[in-house]
Amino acid sequence: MATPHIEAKRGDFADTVLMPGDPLRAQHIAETFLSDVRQVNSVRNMSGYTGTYQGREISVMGHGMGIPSVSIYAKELITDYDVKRLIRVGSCGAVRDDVAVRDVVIGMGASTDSGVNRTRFLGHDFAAIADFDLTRHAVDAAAAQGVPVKVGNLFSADLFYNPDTALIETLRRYGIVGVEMEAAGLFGVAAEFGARAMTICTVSDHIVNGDSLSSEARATTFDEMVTIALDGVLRDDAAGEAGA
Ligand SMILES: O=P(O)(O)O[C@H]1O[C@H](CO)[C@@H](O)[C@H]1O
Ligand SMILES: O=c1cc[nH]c(=O)[nH]1
Repeated sequence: MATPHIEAKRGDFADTVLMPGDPLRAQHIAETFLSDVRQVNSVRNMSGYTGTYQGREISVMGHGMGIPSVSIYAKELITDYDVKRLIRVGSCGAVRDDVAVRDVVIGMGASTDSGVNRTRFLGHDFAAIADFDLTRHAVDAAAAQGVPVKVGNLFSADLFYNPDTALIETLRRYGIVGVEMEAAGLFGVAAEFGARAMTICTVSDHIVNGDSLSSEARATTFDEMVTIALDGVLRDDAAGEAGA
């Protein structure tokens, strides 16, 4: 049964979906990493695909920019397509001196200036956290691949262009590992509807020192991040089958 935003039939999505903001990145991931790929969504050009990675069925679909957009897609994937694991594979900005362009960061949780989790959590402050096992299996996958990752607190900003100049210094002081625009919303949706979620990002720019990634380097680092996400899923499967 289609939703207002997804035309796929029930069963068209795997139980695990990788989600970049950019639908063209979804296409790139599907073409580069998956076998036997079929397109399952094209509504609003928010491309979605299902294929296999090392024999395991995996889907990938864009979620757009910002918490309102990711919240729509994540909710519909969970409630209408029985998706159990949502893994955002995004880009982010760095604010700390020890986080550089091309680094891969994983969110244990995400702070935010968005009000969505207060809306769903009766006005209280919801701690928007990633699924622990999904996260640790991605961290283990990165270690096995020899890719250093920083794991910590993301900041999901409502405004890409924020006029408050004090914000960046505060984010630095509090050790934020990356600034992006969706993780806190994704974690809130997953908690509300009973799915597991995580966010892994490649640093595309440094907000303080002005470094930014060339398109060639972006492609390389991006592929590292996707491999970590996919191998993390295989490890998560294996741990589940082993009863861990
Ligand atoms: O590259 P993606 O995954 O879209 O992530 C980041 O890039 C967009 C802003 O340019 C926001 O969606 C932000 O979260
Ligand atoms: O949301 C984002 C993504 C990349 N870089 C930023 O500064 N913000």
